[in-house]
Amino acid sequence: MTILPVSIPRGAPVPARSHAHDAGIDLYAAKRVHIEPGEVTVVPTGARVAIPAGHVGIVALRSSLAYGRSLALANGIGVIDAGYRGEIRVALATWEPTPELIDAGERIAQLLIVPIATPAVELVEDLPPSGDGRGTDGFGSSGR
Ligand SMILES: O=c1ccn([C@H]2C[C@H](O)[C@@H](COP(=O)(O)OP(=O)(O)OP(=O)(O)O)O2)c(=O)[nH]1
Repeated sequence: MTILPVSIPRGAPVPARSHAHDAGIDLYAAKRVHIEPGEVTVVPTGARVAIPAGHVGIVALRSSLAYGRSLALANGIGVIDAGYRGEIRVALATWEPTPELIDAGERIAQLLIVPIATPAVELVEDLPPSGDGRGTDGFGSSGR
């Protein structure tokens, strides 16, 4: 089993899976914040982690904040490098014209721990054929 060492301020909620089957580890807002329209608000979580080598942390929004709360991650996803030991912060924005309140201790995002390939980059003249029929077509080329 992969172990994720976590450090949090005393008394803060411990990042954990909501359910045993959940892929994501819940991240909590460390303070109450207003997400103002037209701005990116960086929300501290208080959590610091040591992601195992060969893995990356992906910060994803809880879908309930997008659906019903009109919030989005300003950076689409957050990438937490294995070597990063600072606090995980969550960049939030709203597309509604009114501010959205995030309470201290609220679950705002989830951290996925994902194994990654770290290939060296090599410059080539031609790419090897894909062999699976996909080729260069995209953007809906296979129909709906
Ligand atoms: O949503 C995020 C994204 C990143 N980070 C932290 C962890 C990550 O390892 C570090 C750097 O992130 P990234 O590589 O995305 O930032 P950058 O804009 O490329 O800056 P840097 O020059 O620091 O790499 O910031 C967060 O706390 N939350």
